[in-house]
Parts: sequence; structure tokens; C-alpha cells
Amino acid sequence: MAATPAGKRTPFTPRTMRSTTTVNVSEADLSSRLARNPSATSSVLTSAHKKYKAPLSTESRPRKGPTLPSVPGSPSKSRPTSRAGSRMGTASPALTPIFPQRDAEESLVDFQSVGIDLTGDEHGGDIGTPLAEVAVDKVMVSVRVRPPTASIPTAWTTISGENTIQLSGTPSSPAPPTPANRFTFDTIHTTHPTAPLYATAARPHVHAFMSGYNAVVFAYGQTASGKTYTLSGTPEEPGIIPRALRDVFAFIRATPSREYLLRCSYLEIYNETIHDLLAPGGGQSKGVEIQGGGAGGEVILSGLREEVVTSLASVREVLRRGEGNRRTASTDWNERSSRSHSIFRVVCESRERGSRSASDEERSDTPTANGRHTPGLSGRQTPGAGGPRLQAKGGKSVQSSVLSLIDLAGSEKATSDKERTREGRYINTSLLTLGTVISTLAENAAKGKTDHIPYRNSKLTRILQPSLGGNARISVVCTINPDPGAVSESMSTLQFARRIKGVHLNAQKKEIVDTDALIERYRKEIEDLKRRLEEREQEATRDAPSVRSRRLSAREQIDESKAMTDLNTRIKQLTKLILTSQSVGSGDDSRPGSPVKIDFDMSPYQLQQELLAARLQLESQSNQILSLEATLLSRPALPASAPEDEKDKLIAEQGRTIRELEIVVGGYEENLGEPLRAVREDVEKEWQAKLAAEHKLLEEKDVWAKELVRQLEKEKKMRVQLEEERKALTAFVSKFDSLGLGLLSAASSPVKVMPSPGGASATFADRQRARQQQIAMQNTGDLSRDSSPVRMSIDLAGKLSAQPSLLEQMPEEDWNALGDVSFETEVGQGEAWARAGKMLSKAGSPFSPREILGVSAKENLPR
Ligand SMILES: Nc1ncnc2c1ncn2[C@@H]1O[C@H](COP(=O)(O)OP(=O)(O)OP(=O)(O)O)[C@@H](O)[C@H]1O
Repeated sequence: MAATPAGKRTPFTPRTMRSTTTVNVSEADLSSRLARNPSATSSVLTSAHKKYKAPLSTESRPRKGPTLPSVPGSPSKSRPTSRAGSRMGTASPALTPIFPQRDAEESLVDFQSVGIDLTGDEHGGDIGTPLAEVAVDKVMVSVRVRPPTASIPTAWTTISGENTIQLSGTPSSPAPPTPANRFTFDTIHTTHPTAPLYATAARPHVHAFMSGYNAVVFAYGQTASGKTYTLSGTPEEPGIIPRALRDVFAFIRATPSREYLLRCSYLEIYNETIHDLLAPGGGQSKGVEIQGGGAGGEVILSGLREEVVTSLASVREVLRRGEGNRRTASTDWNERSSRSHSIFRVVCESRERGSRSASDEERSDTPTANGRHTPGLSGRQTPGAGGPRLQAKGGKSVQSSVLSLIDLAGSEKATSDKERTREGRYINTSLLTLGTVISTLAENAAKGKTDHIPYRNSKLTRILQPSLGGNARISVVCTINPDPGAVSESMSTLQFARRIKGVHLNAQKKEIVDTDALIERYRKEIEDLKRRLEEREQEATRDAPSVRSRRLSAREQIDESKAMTDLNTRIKQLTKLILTSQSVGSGDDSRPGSPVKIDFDMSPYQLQQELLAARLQLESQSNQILSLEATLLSRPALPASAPEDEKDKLIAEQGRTIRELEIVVGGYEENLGEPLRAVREDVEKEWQAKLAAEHKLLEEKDVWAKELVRQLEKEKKMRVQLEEERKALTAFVSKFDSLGLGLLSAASSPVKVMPSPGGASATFADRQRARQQQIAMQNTGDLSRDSSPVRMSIDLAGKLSAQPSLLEQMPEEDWNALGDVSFETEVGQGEAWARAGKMLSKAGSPFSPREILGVSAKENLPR
């Protein structure tokens, strides 16, 4: 909304409505109708877009002077024929998209709060909100003053309702209220939230971009004044870039009558070198070159990577990667920080949805020289006698537009750091050139002059040349630091803003007919693939299965089924790239974000088929690469004397083919690398889990084994000990036996009775048996005194045969005491020996236990 100086608000009336007037009225009307009646979206849009059906070809439309340069990087008008592809009879020379890698959760700009629903946000309205009315022939200029803080007061005052900002100075030194201190622009913003600024300063441009116009939004201002805050924002307060992309997808969703293809690129200009922020290696990648641009021709950014995006998630990934590349280098002497100009570009191609045209049918049904249908090539024949216009007959035009969102580096005073000073020189030079270009443009427009415009003095102005030259809707947000100490820089920013307001614009929609547009080629390839699939299916169902299996070998059957799977996969891939209101409707996850992983539960046959399909796809892609390379090589060289226009055209074509090649190679690498990476990840994960389980098991077994060894050692020790005790006891008993016999013989018999071997042992065994019986009887409660193992009577008559032993005469407890003789502890040993000695003397033995036993160290008996 503009306002009169008196403060009375009046509806804005564009000063000049050029050729785009009808369309703009339709857009505003469309938006307001959308807001009132969302259900009418489809019909409204369809009818609205009918009005867009401008001339079928850019050639058929009258041009307005030299102010129609093409957009940098957008497709050239005449598509060169890919003869090599046709010669080689390759499967498909169509481009393979570059899919984003993964949905990374971390991102500088958080999209979580920026959904793609149509309900809008807190401040910014929604897609159905009527567009702010902007003068399409003027640059939209907004000023954003960074909110003051308690410690930093503001030197500026805004006049409510007038969109005027005025230098007030400080209480101690108030500024004089002169016209030089007052500035009026389209909008003035002084608050934290970005939504109101976005709604007025960017949304109309995003909508214009989606409707086929080139659009540029850039932030200009001194360092730390809030340019990055305005463009990128923060997770809490998303900036213009995330909001714009949200609106792009919302626009697609609200436009069922058209289909879209979106590609993104991200570059920065650092020290007058252009870096592709999306290239592997980011800032370290080799520089991007600017080609063409002369005589109103296209500016081609050769070597700049363009990535097809199909969802907010994929855009988020691209942004994250690009920002990451800037940031990484920023730790390295601040290379990627505010010392570079960054440009985020989105290319949008769109066409009306509907059935294929007759001419399309005709073309795609015409076999090539080798009798084979080559999808993608079918519609890319060399323009015949009638040229593109003839081809366009009945065909659908494709709109192509570019949105550039630019965060300029902030001007800065020289610093003590040598490198920073060098950077500052480059920044100031390019900003100065931008200022000069804008001044000259404004002056030319005001005075009807045609002075030379020094676009070529800096990379920034060269890239912006087509837009500044008039073929774009431009919005500038000038950011101001409120600090009274920064007044001179702020004044310089405001003067820049005032100058740029004088630049004259004349943006035109770019409509391409023929097969220049990628979307058109994708669509044609899809149709061709579908037709081929249909043919194969018909062929497959013509014969009975038994006849067929006899006719084809197993190998041929596998190949055929693989070929069909391959066709299906490719159709799905391409279809997913083309965005429609339905396909973006289901949100972020509707797009493929990761490669297809191999299912390990598949049968070997299925796996073999998958493998074969992957191989075929790789082969087909390498054929595409070869075909594009051949096309490049087969380009006729132009003589040095050829007109500049011709040269630019050739350069543009070559740049396009190189870009295609890069996209195909990117897809090839993706196909080659991604599934393998994914499979490897899966396998590694699986085996790591198995390995961890095995390790755990091993550790448990190790513990168990150690414990077992320890037990065995203990047992062995005990066995040795027991064995020694047994031996000692046996020896001891034998001595007792012999002692007993000696006593008997001495007392009653002159006959020397020799001890019978095993007498004591047998007695010992008998006693053991008796004791077990006694225990058994005790357990059964049938214990009688007769059965006591302690038998005191000695059958002397039978002594020679029965070998009565002294042991037999010992009371039970004494016998038990003997058992302690060989036991280990010193105390126990002493007591045991003492008890044994007592017993022997009680029995009348003249020997000590040691003498009897003839104890030696070997017997492990205590001394
Ligand atoms: N409107 C605003 N509301 C709140 N904070 C802001 C606003 N504008 C800027 N800031 C804060 O001011 C600081 C500087 O802003 P920013 O980094 O965006 O400046 P810049 O102009 O991009 O600087 P440079 O040119 O050095 O990159 C940041 O901390 C940012 O969060």
C-alpha cells in the first residue's frame, strides 16, 4: 500500500502497466478469489491460466527493444539435436535428476515451522491472500531498521502510515529535519518478525516467479545491519528464503492445472571468484565461469550445478549443504561469512497439464532411422523447415523463470587484518559497481539516455545483468543499523535505495515451445517409456505362457522381465520429478529422498533381477553420457569472424549440453554410488550387530572358561591332597596293624606273627561299610546296639585269620581324631599328633606316631 505524503492512504496505482497488465490483474483477481473461495481453486486457476496462453513462441511475440535478455542459466531457445544418441540407438538420452542425499535434520534455516499447508502463518497471510500491489515497472524498495536495544538507541524515526524514515539523531545532537534526512520507500519495517516484511517485499515476487517472470530479491546494507537475518533468518524466525520456498510449493499445490519442475543452485562470489556451493567440495571446487551475456544474450554460469528439487525437504537439504559450505570456510579466515555475496537460485519450468498433442503423438510415434524409438529424442529433432513455430503448433508452451535470492556482503571499513582488508576491497569494489550500474540505469531511464552500463566491471553485476537490465521483478530490502554511530553508512544505504527506485523494469514472461525445457523432455520421455512398456506387455501377453517359455530361454525371460522393471522404474523416477498439486500435497515425505535399498529377504532370483536392472540402468546412463559427449564434440566450430550473437548462441547451447551432462553424470554417480553405499551401510550395520553379539558371547565364555580352569585347579589340588592323605592314612593304618600284631605276639605267642598285607585296609573297609549301614539304619530309625560299628570284642582265636586290628578297638571319636593327623593347619596338626600319641600310649605302644609312620617330607605329613 502506498500513501500520499499527507498520510491519506490510497490504493496503489501502478504508474505504467505494460504488456503484463492483463496477467497481473488476473493474478490479483486470482488470489483474492482464492482467498474467498478455496474450493474454486481449480476452475479459477484454469481460467486464469488460459490468459497466460500468450504467443506460442517467443519468436512470435513482439519484443520490446533490448530489454529482453534471457535469464542466466535458463534453457536456450533452440534445442540442438542429439544426433549421437540417435546414431547409437541408445535407450534414452533424457536427463537423470540429481536427487538430494538425505533428509538432514540439522539445518541453518529450520523449516519445521514453515509447513507447506495453505493456512498461512501468523503474520504473512497465505497463498490466497491478495497480492500486495506493486509497481511492476519499478524496483520494490523496503527498508528494515534493526530493532534498537537498551544499550544501542536508534538514530531514526519512522513516520507511521507514510512509509517514511527520518534521521532524528540523538537527544544530545538532534538531526535537522531537512529533505535530505527524509526518505520514503514502499515499506518500512522496524520489528523483529520477518513475516510482515516477507508478505509485502517478497511474496508478490515469488508469485510472479511462479507465474513465469524472473524475480530477484536482495538485501543490501552495511555489515551487521540484518541482511542474513532477513534472507535466511533463524530457526525461530525463518527468513525470506525458507518462506519463499514454502510459498513455491504452496503455489504448486494450489495450481492443479499446471505441472512444474524445480531446480536449485547456490553460489557465492568471494574475492571476485564464483564458487558453486553445491558442488562436492563446496568452496574448494573449481570456479564457475560466466559466459555469454553480450548483446542482450543469455548469461551462462558454466560449471554451476543445478539440482532438481521435489519437496521442501529436498530444498532444505540443498540449503543446508550450501550454507554448510559457506560456514565451513568461514572458520577458515572468514572466507564464507558476510565477506561474500551469496545467490540462491531456483529455476521453475511449468506447463499446462493435459493429454498429449497430436503433434507430440506424431513425433513420438515416428521411428528413428534405425527403426527404434528413442525416447526423449523423438521430440528433439532438428527444427524442420517450419522451425520451432511449426513444431509448436498444437503443442503446449512451457514457462521458464528464475528466482534469485541474494544476500549481499556488507560494506565494511578497512581493518587491521590484511586478508580482511583484501576481502573488503573486493566487496566494496563490487558494491560500488552495483551502485554505478544502478545510477546509470536510473539516469538512462529518467533522461531517456543510452549511456554505457558497466556491468562487466564486477562478477555480481555481470550475473545480475539480465535482471537489472529490466527482465525481472526486483525487490530490494535495505537494512539499517539503528546505531547513531553508523549514521553515515545508513545514509549511504538509503541513498542507494533511493537510486534503485529510479531503475526501470520491463519483465517479460519467458515461454518456450518445443523441447527446450527439461520438463518437456521428461514428459516426453515418460510418454515414450510408457508406450514401450505397453508394447512389451502386449507382446508378452500375445502368446500363451507355455508357448512363450518354450520360445524364450530362461535368460531371455529374465532379461525381458528386467527390461520391463527398468522401464517402470524410470517412468516412476521421472514422474516423481514433475510436481503437481497432488504430488506436493502429501508433504515433505512424498518425494524420494533416499535410494532404493536391496531387501535381503528377496530370493536369489529377485536379487539377480534387481542387479540386472541396476546394471541396465547404469549402462543406459553411461550411454546417455556418451551421447551428450558426442553431441558436444560434434558441434560445428564457429569461425572467429562469426557474429557475436551466433557465438553467444553456440556458447549458450554448449553450456546447456554441459549442464545436461553434469546432471546425467550426477545421476549416474548417484545410481552407481548410492545403492551400493546403502547396501554397504545395511550390511555393515547388520554385521556390526552380529559382531557385537559374538563379542559379548565370547566375553561370557571367557569368564566361564576362567572360572572352570580355576575350579579344575582347585579340584586337582584337592585330589592331590586327598591322594596324599589317603597314602598317609594307609601307611599309618599299616603301621598300626603291624604294631598290633607285635603286641599280640609279645604277650601271648612265641610265634612271630607277621602282619598280613591289607589287614588294616580290610578292617578299614569293613568299618566304612558298617558305618554306612549304621547311617542307613539311623535314617530308617532301626538302629540297634548290636549293629554298632564299634565292636569291642576281639576274637583272639581267630586272630590269624581275621586280623583284628587295633583300630577296631578304638572308640569312634578317637578314630575320627586320627583322621586329622595329616591335616594342614599347624594348630590342627599339633593337636592331631598329640591325640595320636595319646592313643598309642593308651594302647601300650612304645612308639610315637611319627616313628610308626616313618614320616618323611615326601609323604606330606606334618612333622
Ligand atoms: N530485524 C532484526 N531483529 C532481530 N535481530 C536482528 C534483526 N536484524 C539483525 N538482527 C541481529 O543482528 C545481528 C547481525 O545481523 P546479520 O548477521 O543478519 O547482519 P548482516 O547484515 O548479514 O551482516 P554481514 O554483512 O556481516 O553478514 C544478528 O545477530 C541478527 O540476529
